[in-house]
Amino acid sequence: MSSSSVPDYLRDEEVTQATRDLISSLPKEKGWLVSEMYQYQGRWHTQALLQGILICQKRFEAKDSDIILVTNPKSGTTWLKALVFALLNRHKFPVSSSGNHPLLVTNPHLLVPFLEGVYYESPDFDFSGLPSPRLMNTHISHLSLPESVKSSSCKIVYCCRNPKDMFVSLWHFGKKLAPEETADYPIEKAVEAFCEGKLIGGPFWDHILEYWYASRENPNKVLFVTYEELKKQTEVEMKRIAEFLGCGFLEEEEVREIVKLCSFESLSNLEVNKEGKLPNGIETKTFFRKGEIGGWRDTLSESLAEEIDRTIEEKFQGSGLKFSS
Ligand SMILES: Nc1ncnc2c1ncn2[C@@H]1O[C@H](COP(=O)(O)O)[C@@H](OP(=O)(O)O)[C@H]1O
Ligand SMILES: C[C@]12CC[C@@H]3c4ccc(OS(=O)(=O)O)cc4CC[C@H]3[C@@H]1CC[C@@H]2O
Repeated sequence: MSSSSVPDYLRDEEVTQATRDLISSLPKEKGWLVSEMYQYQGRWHTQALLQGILICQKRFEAKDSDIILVTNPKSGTTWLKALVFALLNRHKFPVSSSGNHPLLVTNPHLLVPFLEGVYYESPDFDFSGLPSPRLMNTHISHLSLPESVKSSSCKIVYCCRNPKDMFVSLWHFGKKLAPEETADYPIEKAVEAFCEGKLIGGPFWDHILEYWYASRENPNKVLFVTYEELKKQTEVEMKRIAEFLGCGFLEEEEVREIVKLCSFESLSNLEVNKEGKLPNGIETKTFFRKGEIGGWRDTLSESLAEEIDRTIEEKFQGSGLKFSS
């Protein structure tokens, strides 16, 4: 991260000539936080994250034992990282003797690497050194996943969130990330961009639907969970994740302890998640806001909520996927 307060993923000037060459042929649009975003394989990206995705597609070699957490931004990534990290490491770091659990002193984003972010920051990063099973996360769409992720037996846990809450979370996150750039940007315009699929990683519906269908076609490969179910019945969903990942028998007490350690109240009150920045320049506290279902009501007017609802209705009809709120 440079000395500027602008987080790395919003900066344009550090991409390679190869990325610039590709970018020159891609459709572009003015972004909300960034001056330009580019459409690659159907999705809109900042230059930095696009470069990370390109390198990831080229270099990442999945192993059968890998676990990849996939989300749209602001859909529960931080929480899912914490839960699955604690689950996989429950013998190495028992949560009951939690005085020295890594999650108490380290932000979940530093415990679970963000594939395209790491490849942007360090193109030569060697993931082969990570302990097995390797746990990583990405926002990459199903269509754009590295070939080896699809062809190997690695497992994908996909977490989806009600799009209205996801949008509102992104709206507040963006305002914290780039206060000056977003100051004069009306929420009406952001909702419009969201519904047109023109916010980072968008269209959100394609992202969700691709993983939704992949989970139905191959339930042993892709597990589809929702933020809402995780919130309403965290222990049940944790056990479902554990079973999918082949974690073996889990004591009820173990599950309870993990759920408690990873709760919004617990994580958001830790010093490490209240102070300081990630190496990419994003403040750790920006990943914790309200942590609720249906919080969109405090931010969206009725007509903006209806605009998103219309998009949801149109894009998800016939898919069998319903969002609770
Ligand atoms: N432990 C936790 N439990 C529930 N929600 C959490 C959480 N940690 C973070 N969140 C919420 O998840 C959203 C961030 O998503 P991501 O991790 O994908 O960036 C934020 O939502 P809100 O902005 O609605 O509060 C944040 O508050
Ligand atoms: C991926 C990320 C959450 C989204 C962040 C983001 C959001 C909106 C942006 O502007 S625009 O392209 O839509 O105009 C840009 C960004 C860039 C940083 C993104 C964050 C990095 C890690 C978070 O999970």
